[in-house]
Amino acid sequence: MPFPRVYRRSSERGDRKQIKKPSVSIFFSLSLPPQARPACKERFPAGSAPVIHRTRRGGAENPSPRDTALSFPHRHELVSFLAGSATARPFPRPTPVRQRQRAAMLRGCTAGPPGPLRRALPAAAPAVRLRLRECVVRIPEAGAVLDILEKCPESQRKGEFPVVVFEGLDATGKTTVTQSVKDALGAVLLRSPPACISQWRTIFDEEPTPIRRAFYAAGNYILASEIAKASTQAPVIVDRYWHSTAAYTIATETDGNIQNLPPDHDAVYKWPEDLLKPDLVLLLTVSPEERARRLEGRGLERTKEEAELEANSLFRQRIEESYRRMVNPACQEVDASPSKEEVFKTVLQLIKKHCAL
Ligand SMILES: Nc1ncnc2c1ncn2[C@@H]1O[C@H](COP(=O)(O)OP(=O)(O)OP(=O)(O)O)[C@@H](O)[C@H]1O
Ligand SMILES: Cc1cn([C@H]2C[C@H](O)[C@@H](COP(=O)(O)O)O2)c(=O)[nH]c1=O
Repeated sequence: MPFPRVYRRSSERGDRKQIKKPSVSIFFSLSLPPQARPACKERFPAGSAPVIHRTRRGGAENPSPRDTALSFPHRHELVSFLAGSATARPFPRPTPVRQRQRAAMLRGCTAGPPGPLRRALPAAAPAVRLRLRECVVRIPEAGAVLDILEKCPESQRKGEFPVVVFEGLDATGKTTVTQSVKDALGAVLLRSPPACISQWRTIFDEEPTPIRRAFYAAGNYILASEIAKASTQAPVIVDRYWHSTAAYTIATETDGNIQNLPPDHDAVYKWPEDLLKPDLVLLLTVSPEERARRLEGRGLERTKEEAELEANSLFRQRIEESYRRMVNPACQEVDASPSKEEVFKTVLQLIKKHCAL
Protein backbone atom coordinates (compact mmCIF):
# COMPACT_ATOMS: atom_id res chain seq x y z
CA MET A 1 0.00 0.00 0.00
CA PRO A 2 1.40 3.47 -0.85
CA PHE A 3 2.42 5.56 2.09
CA PRO A 4 -0.04 8.17 3.31
CA ARG A 5 0.34 11.88 2.81
CA VAL A 6 0.57 13.91 5.94
CA TYR A 7 -0.46 17.52 6.32
CA ARG A 8 0.18 19.62 9.31
CA ARG A 9 -3.00 21.51 8.70
CA SER A 10 -5.44 21.80 5.84
CA SER A 11 -3.91 25.08 4.60
CA GLU A 12 -0.66 23.25 3.85
CA ARG A 13 -2.40 21.46 1.06
CA GLY A 14 -2.48 24.69 -0.92
CA ASP A 15 -5.56 25.93 -2.71
CA ARG A 16 -8.50 24.48 -0.81
CA LYS A 17 -10.64 24.38 -3.95
CA GLN A 18 -8.29 22.15 -5.84
CA ILE A 19 -7.73 19.53 -3.26
CA LYS A 20 -9.67 16.39 -2.96
CA LYS A 21 -11.39 15.42 0.21
CA PRO A 22 -9.20 13.52 2.63
CA SER A 23 -9.84 9.82 2.52
CA VAL A 24 -9.04 9.49 6.18
CA SER A 25 -9.13 12.10 8.89
CA ILE A 26 -7.01 11.53 11.89
CA PHE A 27 -6.60 13.00 15.27
CA PHE A 28 -2.95 13.77 14.99
CA SER A 29 -2.35 17.03 16.69
CA LEU A 30 -1.65 15.86 20.20
CA SER A 31 0.53 12.91 19.50
CA LEU A 32 2.98 13.84 16.80
CA PRO A 33 6.00 15.61 18.28
CA PRO A 34 6.67 18.89 16.43
CA GLN A 35 10.30 17.98 15.80
CA ALA A 36 9.12 14.91 13.92
CA ARG A 37 7.05 16.72 11.34
CA PRO A 38 9.82 17.66 8.87
CA ALA A 39 11.09 14.07 8.91
CA CYS A 40 7.55 12.90 8.36
CA LYS A 41 7.09 15.04 5.30
CA GLU A 42 10.35 13.80 3.86
CA ARG A 43 9.46 10.19 4.46
CA PHE A 44 5.94 10.46 3.13
CA PRO A 45 6.36 12.76 0.12
CA ALA A 46 3.60 14.56 -1.71
CA GLY A 47 1.83 12.56 -4.37
CA SER A 48 1.52 9.35 -2.42
CA ALA A 49 -1.91 8.30 -1.26
CA PRO A 50 -4.16 8.04 0.64
CA VAL A 51 -4.33 11.51 2.04
CA ILE A 52 -4.34 11.83 5.76
CA HIS A 53 -5.67 15.09 6.98
CA ARG A 54 -4.62 16.14 10.41
CA THR A 55 -7.55 17.53 12.33
CA ARG A 56 -7.91 19.62 15.40
CA ARG A 57 -9.29 18.31 18.62
CA GLY A 58 -12.81 19.54 19.17
CA GLY A 59 -12.97 21.33 15.82
CA ALA A 60 -15.57 20.84 13.13
CA GLU A 61 -13.30 18.35 11.46
CA ASN A 62 -12.85 16.24 14.51
CA PRO A 63 -12.99 12.67 13.27
CA SER A 64 -15.65 10.27 14.28
CA PRO A 65 -14.50 7.19 16.21
CA ARG A 66 -14.86 5.27 12.97
CA ASP A 67 -12.50 7.60 11.09
CA THR A 68 -10.05 7.34 13.94
CA ALA A 69 -10.18 3.58 13.87
CA LEU A 70 -9.63 3.59 10.11
CA SER A 71 -6.54 5.66 10.49
CA PHE A 72 -4.68 3.41 12.91
CA PRO A 73 -2.54 1.48 10.50
CA HIS A 74 -1.19 4.77 9.13
CA ARG A 75 -0.64 6.27 12.50
CA HIS A 76 1.26 3.26 13.68
CA GLU A 77 3.35 3.23 10.58
CA LEU A 78 4.24 6.83 11.22
CA VAL A 79 4.97 6.34 14.85
CA SER A 80 7.05 3.33 13.99
CA PHE A 81 8.99 5.49 11.58
CA LEU A 82 9.41 8.23 14.10
CA ALA A 83 10.71 5.70 16.57
CA GLY A 84 13.51 5.10 14.11
CA SER A 85 12.11 1.87 12.77
CA ALA A 86 10.47 2.80 9.50
CA THR A 87 11.60 -0.41 7.95
CA ALA A 88 10.45 -2.51 10.86
CA ARG A 89 7.02 -4.08 10.91
CA PRO A 90 4.17 -1.67 11.71
CA PHE A 91 2.71 -1.83 15.17
CA PRO A 92 0.03 -4.44 15.58
CA ARG A 93 -3.47 -3.11 15.25
CA PRO A 94 -4.83 -2.28 18.68
CA THR A 95 -7.69 -4.44 19.77
CA PRO A 96 -10.99 -2.52 19.78
CA VAL A 97 -11.46 -0.66 22.99
CA ARG A 98 -14.85 -1.21 24.50
CA GLN A 99 -16.84 1.46 26.25
CA ARG A 100 -16.26 -0.11 29.63
CA GLN A 101 -12.50 -0.11 29.11
CA ARG A 102 -12.62 3.52 28.06
CA ALA A 103 -14.50 4.39 31.22
CA ALA A 104 -11.91 2.48 33.24
CA MET A 105 -9.17 4.45 31.52
CA LEU A 106 -10.78 7.71 32.43
CA ARG A 107 -11.17 6.60 36.00
CA GLY A 108 -7.65 5.22 35.84
CA CYS A 109 -8.73 2.38 38.09
CA THR A 110 -6.39 -0.40 37.08
CA ALA A 111 -4.45 -2.33 39.68
CA GLY A 112 -1.83 -0.57 41.74
CA PRO A 113 -1.14 -0.11 45.41
CA PRO A 114 -4.24 0.01 47.61
CA GLY A 115 -5.65 3.27 48.92
CA PRO A 116 -6.17 6.63 47.27
CA LEU A 117 -2.98 6.36 45.22
CA ARG A 118 -4.16 3.16 43.58
CA ARG A 119 -5.39 5.14 40.61
CA ALA A 120 -2.17 7.00 40.11
CA LEU A 121 0.63 4.48 40.47
CA PRO A 122 0.62 1.23 38.53
CA ALA A 123 3.05 -0.79 40.64
CA ALA A 124 3.39 -4.01 38.66
CA ALA A 125 4.21 -4.73 35.03
CA PRO A 126 0.74 -6.11 34.10
CA ALA A 127 -0.92 -3.00 35.53
CA VAL A 128 1.46 -0.78 33.57
CA ARG A 129 0.77 -2.67 30.36
CA LEU A 130 -2.98 -2.57 30.90
CA ARG A 131 -2.98 1.14 31.46
CA LEU A 132 -0.91 1.82 28.36
CA ARG A 133 -3.11 -0.48 26.32
CA GLU A 134 -6.14 1.46 27.50
CA CYS A 135 -4.84 4.69 26.00
CA VAL A 136 -3.24 3.36 22.84
CA VAL A 137 -6.27 4.43 20.80
CA ARG A 138 -5.71 8.04 21.66
CA ILE A 139 -1.92 8.01 22.08
CA PRO A 140 -0.18 5.76 19.56
CA GLU A 141 3.13 6.36 21.33
CA ALA A 142 1.70 4.24 24.17
CA GLY A 143 1.68 1.41 21.62
CA ALA A 144 5.31 2.12 20.86
CA VAL A 145 6.22 1.97 24.55
CA LEU A 146 4.23 -1.26 24.92
CA ASP A 147 6.01 -2.73 21.96
CA ILE A 148 9.39 -2.08 23.58
CA LEU A 149 8.12 -3.27 26.95
CA GLU A 150 6.87 -6.50 25.49
CA LYS A 151 10.29 -7.27 24.09
CA CYS A 152 11.81 -7.11 27.58
CA PRO A 153 12.23 -10.46 29.28
CA GLU A 154 9.66 -11.12 32.05
CA SER A 155 12.18 -12.17 34.63
CA GLN A 156 14.97 -9.69 35.05
CA ARG A 157 17.85 -10.94 37.14
CA LYS A 158 20.66 -8.69 38.13
CA GLY A 159 24.18 -9.66 37.06
CA GLU A 160 27.06 -10.03 39.53
CA PHE A 161 28.10 -6.34 39.40
CA PRO A 162 26.52 -3.82 41.79
CA VAL A 163 23.68 -1.54 40.77
CA VAL A 164 23.61 1.89 42.41
CA VAL A 165 20.72 4.32 41.98
CA PHE A 166 20.86 8.08 42.54
CA GLU A 167 17.69 9.87 43.52
CA GLY A 168 16.78 13.37 44.57
CA LEU A 169 14.98 16.53 43.55
CA ASP A 170 15.95 18.27 40.33
CA ALA A 171 19.34 20.02 40.45
CA THR A 172 20.59 18.22 43.54
CA GLY A 173 23.59 17.06 41.50
CA LYS A 174 22.64 13.59 40.23
CA THR A 175 23.90 14.10 36.67
CA THR A 176 27.15 15.59 37.94
CA VAL A 177 27.96 12.90 40.46
CA THR A 178 26.75 9.94 38.40
CA GLN A 179 29.10 10.98 35.59
CA SER A 180 32.08 11.13 37.97
CA VAL A 181 31.20 7.80 39.59
CA LYS A 182 30.76 6.19 36.20
CA ASP A 183 34.24 7.35 35.15
CA ALA A 184 35.83 6.31 38.43
CA LEU A 185 34.33 2.82 38.46
CA GLY A 186 34.33 2.14 34.75
CA ALA A 187 30.59 1.70 35.19
CA VAL A 188 27.67 1.78 32.80
CA LEU A 189 25.47 4.84 33.31
CA LEU A 190 21.72 4.49 32.71
CA ARG A 191 18.85 6.83 33.38
CA SER A 192 15.11 6.87 33.74
CA PRO A 193 13.21 7.13 31.49
CA PRO A 194 15.54 5.11 29.25
CA ALA A 195 16.78 6.61 26.00
CA CYS A 196 14.61 4.33 23.83
CA ILE A 197 11.40 5.97 25.09
CA SER A 198 12.54 9.38 26.27
CA GLN A 199 11.58 11.04 22.98
CA TRP A 200 7.93 10.56 23.99
CA ARG A 201 8.35 12.09 27.40
CA THR A 202 6.95 15.48 26.42
CA ILE A 203 3.81 13.80 25.13
CA PHE A 204 3.17 11.83 28.31
CA ASP A 205 4.10 14.75 30.57
CA GLU A 206 1.02 16.54 29.20
CA GLU A 207 -1.29 13.61 29.98
CA PRO A 208 -3.39 13.03 33.11
CA THR A 209 -1.60 11.46 36.05
CA PRO A 210 -2.50 7.77 35.52
CA ILE A 211 -1.17 7.86 31.97
CA ARG A 212 1.88 9.96 32.74
CA ARG A 213 2.81 7.64 35.61
CA ALA A 214 2.21 4.55 33.50
CA PHE A 215 4.77 5.94 31.04
CA TYR A 216 7.39 6.44 33.76
CA ALA A 217 6.57 3.08 35.34
CA ALA A 218 6.96 1.39 31.95
CA GLY A 219 10.30 3.18 31.67
CA ASN A 220 11.39 1.53 34.90
CA TYR A 221 10.57 -1.96 33.61
CA ILE A 222 12.40 -1.28 30.35
CA LEU A 223 15.30 0.16 32.31
CA ALA A 224 15.33 -2.98 34.48
CA SER A 225 16.09 -5.12 31.46
CA GLU A 226 18.93 -2.76 30.52
CA ILE A 227 20.25 -2.94 34.09
CA ALA A 228 20.02 -6.73 34.09
CA LYS A 229 22.10 -6.95 30.94
CA ALA A 230 24.64 -4.26 31.84
CA SER A 231 25.24 -5.62 35.35
CA THR A 232 26.65 -8.82 33.93
CA GLN A 233 29.50 -6.76 32.47
CA ALA A 234 30.25 -3.83 34.82
CA PRO A 235 28.90 -1.86 37.79
CA VAL A 236 25.75 0.04 36.85
CA ILE A 237 24.94 3.59 37.92
CA VAL A 238 21.33 4.67 37.48
CA ASP A 239 20.06 8.26 37.46
CA ARG A 240 16.50 7.92 38.85
CA TYR A 241 14.49 4.71 39.03
CA TRP A 242 11.31 3.49 40.73
CA HIS A 243 11.70 5.73 43.80
CA SER A 244 11.36 8.80 41.58
CA THR A 245 8.24 7.45 39.92
CA ALA A 246 6.68 6.68 43.28
CA ALA A 247 7.81 9.81 45.14
CA TYR A 248 6.66 12.23 42.42
CA THR A 249 3.35 10.41 42.11
CA ILE A 250 2.70 10.41 45.83
CA ALA A 251 3.62 14.08 46.13
CA THR A 252 1.46 15.06 43.17
CA GLU A 253 -1.53 13.13 44.43
CA THR A 254 -1.44 14.61 47.93
CA ASP A 255 -1.83 18.16 49.13
CA GLY A 256 -0.47 20.34 51.86
CA ASN A 257 2.27 19.32 54.22
CA ILE A 258 3.88 15.96 54.83
CA GLN A 259 1.28 15.04 57.44
CA ASN A 260 -1.09 14.41 54.55
CA LEU A 261 1.15 11.76 53.01
CA PRO A 262 0.13 8.11 53.34
CA PRO A 263 1.46 6.86 56.68
CA ASP A 264 4.83 5.18 57.07
CA HIS A 265 4.75 1.54 55.92
CA ASP A 266 1.88 2.18 53.52
CA ALA A 267 1.99 -0.06 50.44
CA VAL A 268 2.81 2.93 48.20
CA TYR A 269 6.28 3.04 49.70
CA LYS A 270 7.01 -0.56 48.72
CA TRP A 271 9.13 -1.63 45.81
CA PRO A 272 7.15 -3.49 43.11
CA GLU A 273 7.65 -7.22 43.53
CA ASP A 274 8.33 -7.80 39.86
CA LEU A 275 10.89 -5.02 39.36
CA LEU A 276 14.65 -5.63 39.51
CA LYS A 277 16.06 -4.21 42.75
CA PRO A 278 19.23 -2.16 42.98
CA ASP A 279 21.91 -2.86 45.62
CA LEU A 280 22.07 0.70 46.87
CA VAL A 281 19.93 3.83 46.51
CA LEU A 282 21.50 7.17 47.36
CA LEU A 283 19.20 10.13 47.92
CA LEU A 284 20.96 13.45 47.29
CA THR A 285 19.60 16.35 49.31
CA VAL A 286 20.54 20.02 49.44
CA SER A 287 18.97 23.02 51.13
CA PRO A 288 16.22 24.79 49.14
CA GLU A 289 18.49 27.84 48.81
CA GLU A 290 21.38 25.86 47.39
CA ARG A 291 19.03 24.01 45.04
CA ALA A 292 17.64 27.31 43.80
CA ARG A 293 21.19 28.55 43.18
CA ARG A 294 22.01 25.43 41.18
CA LEU A 295 18.83 25.67 39.16
CA GLU A 296 19.57 29.29 38.42
CA GLY A 297 23.12 28.47 37.38
CA ARG A 298 21.93 25.73 35.09
CA GLY A 299 19.24 27.81 33.41
CA LEU A 300 17.46 24.97 31.59
CA GLU A 301 13.88 25.05 30.40
CA ARG A 302 11.50 23.52 32.95
CA THR A 303 8.61 21.12 32.67
CA LYS A 304 5.29 21.96 34.35
CA GLU A 305 6.18 19.63 37.20
CA GLU A 306 9.63 21.15 37.61
CA ALA A 307 8.12 24.63 37.67
CA GLU A 308 5.69 23.50 40.35
CA LEU A 309 8.57 21.98 42.25
CA GLU A 310 10.30 25.30 42.26
CA ALA A 311 7.27 27.31 43.22
CA ASN A 312 5.88 24.98 45.83
CA SER A 313 7.98 24.22 48.84
CA LEU A 314 5.37 21.82 50.27
CA PHE A 315 5.48 19.83 47.07
CA ARG A 316 9.26 19.53 47.42
CA GLN A 317 8.90 18.44 51.01
CA ARG A 318 6.35 15.78 50.09
CA ILE A 319 8.68 14.40 47.43
CA GLU A 320 11.68 14.22 49.74
CA GLU A 321 9.66 12.76 52.58
CA SER A 322 8.22 10.13 50.23
CA TYR A 323 11.75 9.20 49.18
CA ARG A 324 12.67 8.82 52.85
CA ARG A 325 9.71 6.51 53.49
CA MET A 326 10.58 4.07 50.72
CA VAL A 327 11.50 0.64 51.93
CA ASN A 328 13.27 -2.43 50.67
CA PRO A 329 15.36 -0.87 49.27
CA ALA A 330 15.35 2.28 51.39
CA CYS A 331 17.18 5.40 50.31
CA GLN A 332 20.42 6.29 52.01
CA GLU A 333 20.51 10.06 52.34
CA VAL A 334 23.61 11.97 51.26
CA ASP A 335 24.12 15.64 52.02
CA ALA A 336 24.96 16.92 48.54
CA SER A 337 25.55 20.57 49.60
CA PRO A 338 29.37 20.41 49.72
CA SER A 339 31.55 20.87 46.68
CA LYS A 340 31.30 18.48 43.72
CA GLU A 341 34.61 16.87 44.73
CA GLU A 342 33.49 16.28 48.29
CA VAL A 343 30.12 14.86 47.28
CA PHE A 344 31.88 12.55 44.84
CA LYS A 345 34.27 11.35 47.60
CA THR A 346 31.41 10.67 50.03
CA VAL A 347 29.41 8.81 47.43
CA LEU A 348 32.35 6.67 46.35
CA GLN A 349 33.03 5.70 49.95
CA LEU A 350 29.41 4.68 50.44
CA ILE A 351 29.41 2.58 47.28
CA LYS A 352 32.62 0.83 48.32
CA LYS A 353 31.22 0.20 51.78
CA HIS A 354 27.92 -1.26 50.62
CA CYS A 355 28.84 -3.01 47.42
CA ALA A 356 31.40 -5.64 46.68
CA LEU A 357 33.95 -3.46 44.89
N1 LIG B 1 28.18 19.74 44.60
C1 LIG B 1 27.86 20.74 43.80
N2 LIG B 1 28.18 22.00 44.13
C2 LIG B 1 27.84 23.04 43.34
N3 LIG B 1 27.17 22.92 42.18
C3 LIG B 1 26.82 21.69 41.80
C4 LIG B 1 27.14 20.54 42.58
N4 LIG B 1 26.67 19.46 41.94
C5 LIG B 1 26.05 19.90 40.83
N5 LIG B 1 26.16 21.24 40.74
C6 LIG B 1 25.63 22.10 39.66
O1 LIG B 1 24.21 22.19 39.89
C7 LIG B 1 23.49 22.13 38.68
C8 LIG B 1 22.52 20.93 38.73
O2 LIG B 1 23.27 19.73 38.79
P1 LIG B 1 22.83 18.42 38.02
O3 LIG B 1 22.40 18.76 36.65
O4 LIG B 1 23.93 17.45 38.21
O5 LIG B 1 21.55 18.03 38.89
P2 LIG B 1 20.48 16.85 38.66
O6 LIG B 1 20.13 16.36 40.01
O7 LIG B 1 21.01 15.88 37.70
O8 LIG B 1 19.26 17.60 38.01
P3 LIG B 1 18.02 16.95 37.19
O9 LIG B 1 17.37 15.95 38.06
O10 LIG B 1 17.12 18.12 36.93
O11 LIG B 1 18.60 16.38 35.93
C9 LIG B 1 24.52 22.00 37.57
O12 LIG B 1 24.75 23.27 37.05
C10 LIG B 1 25.77 21.50 38.29
O13 LIG B 1 26.98 21.91 37.67
C1 LIG C 1 12.25 9.43 36.08
C2 LIG C 1 11.01 10.15 36.46
C3 LIG C 1 10.95 11.51 36.33
N1 LIG C 1 9.82 12.16 36.68
C4 LIG C 1 9.74 13.63 36.53
C5 LIG C 1 10.03 14.34 37.82
C6 LIG C 1 10.67 15.62 37.41
O1 LIG C 1 9.69 16.60 37.17
C7 LIG C 1 11.36 15.25 36.11
C8 LIG C 1 12.81 15.01 36.39
O2 LIG C 1 13.47 14.46 35.33
P1 LIG C 1 15.03 14.74 35.03
O3 LIG C 1 15.27 14.04 33.74
O4 LIG C 1 15.81 14.14 36.15
O5 LIG C 1 15.19 16.23 34.96
O6 LIG C 1 10.69 14.10 35.61
C9 LIG C 1 8.76 11.47 37.19
O7 LIG C 1 7.73 12.07 37.52
N2 LIG C 1 8.81 10.14 37.32
C10 LIG C 1 9.91 9.44 36.98
O8 LIG C 1 9.94 8.19 37.10
